[in-house]
Amino acid sequence: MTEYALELENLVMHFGPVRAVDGVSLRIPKGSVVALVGESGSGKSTVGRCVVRLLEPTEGTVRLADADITHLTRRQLRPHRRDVSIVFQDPAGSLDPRLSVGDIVGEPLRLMRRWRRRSTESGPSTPPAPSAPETEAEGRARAGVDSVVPARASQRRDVAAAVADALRRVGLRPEVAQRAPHELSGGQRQRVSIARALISSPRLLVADEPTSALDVSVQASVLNLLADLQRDLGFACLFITHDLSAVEYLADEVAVMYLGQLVEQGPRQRIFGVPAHPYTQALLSAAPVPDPSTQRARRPVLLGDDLPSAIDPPPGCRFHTRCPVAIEKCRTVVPESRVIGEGGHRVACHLVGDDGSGPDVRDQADTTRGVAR
Ligand SMILES: Nc1ncnc2c1ncn2[C@@H]1O[C@H](COP(=O)(O)OP(=O)(O)OP(=O)(O)O)[C@@H](O)[C@H]1O
Repeated sequence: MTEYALELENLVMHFGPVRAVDGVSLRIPKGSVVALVGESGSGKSTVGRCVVRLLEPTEGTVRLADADITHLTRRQLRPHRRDVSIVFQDPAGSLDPRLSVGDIVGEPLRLMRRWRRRSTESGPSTPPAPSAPETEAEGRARAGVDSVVPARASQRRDVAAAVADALRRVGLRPEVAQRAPHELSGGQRQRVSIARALISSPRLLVADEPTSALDVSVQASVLNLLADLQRDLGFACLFITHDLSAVEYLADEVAVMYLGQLVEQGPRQRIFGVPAHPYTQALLSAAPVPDPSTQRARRPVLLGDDLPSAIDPPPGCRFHTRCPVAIEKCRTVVPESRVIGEGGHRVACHLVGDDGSGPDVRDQADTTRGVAR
């Protein structure tokens, strides 16, 4: 059995000429939270959509625990649906307005049951081995304990009980099940999305900017909820965000993405404490820090121009057109990703030594091209 909930190997996703993701390798140990950070347009959501197989990757491998799901068909994916869930940025857009909250939250269980019933009726294709802690009701159903009562009625009751339980877990009263999504606030709707995502006890949750569409006043409570649920239920999480303060709070590891590629990854403490890549340093310099007294006297590093086009990314290091410390080699030679420190801290930058030493663009804020004065 692998120790990873997710392994991405050289993931590539092109949309015609758009090279949205271009060779991302990333592992998420079971039960841990990996944050994927980077500017808008760097390819984070595309990675998330490949992981839950809303997209079929152009190249590379997506492995969920022990299963390679990279090119499975919709039908072949069904047994794996309970292993991975996604919460999207905009709860209003991701909840079907025609359904009640109860129907929305219970839908994954109902789909799974229907599939199980069909596959049992149609014979040889065996249902998957349980891959995550299941609800008591599911365990009983699987073991056939409920077969003495009419199956459909008891399953309806089981789903209703699981829905009530899931709503309670996310801090909503079970009566909310009768309501329609539009009757709820943005924060409540995002709680409903989280309840729906977790009702099948997935081993991996992809949280794609789960708070960025919410009012600032409720962002913290939804983040706290996710952190509590992750700790209590122990699922692994790919946390996609550009909010670095949330990352510092939630993530075990951080992966920094720039124009379709990872430029740096490693344990949270190292990424925040000794960021090696100039792009990571620039991102951190612009992020609010919880305790300003620990921050060196620095101004935000301004990167100037927008992210270059993913249709025609710059040669050599993709960041060289905006990097304040780029040298000639950066314009022509693609930097390899190398381990530079403990916990698998890796960086892809010509200017960083094998021990992680190198320039810190935050110290050069007054003197360097492209940097704020
Ligand atoms: N379906 C698509 N067809 C064509 N191009 C796409 C598609 N989806 C994404 N892209 C492009 O791929 C690149 C990466 O987009 P993606 O949404 O993954 O970035 P992101 O880092 O998640 O940004 P954001 O934070 O704004 O969501 C962008 O250039 C985007 O325009």
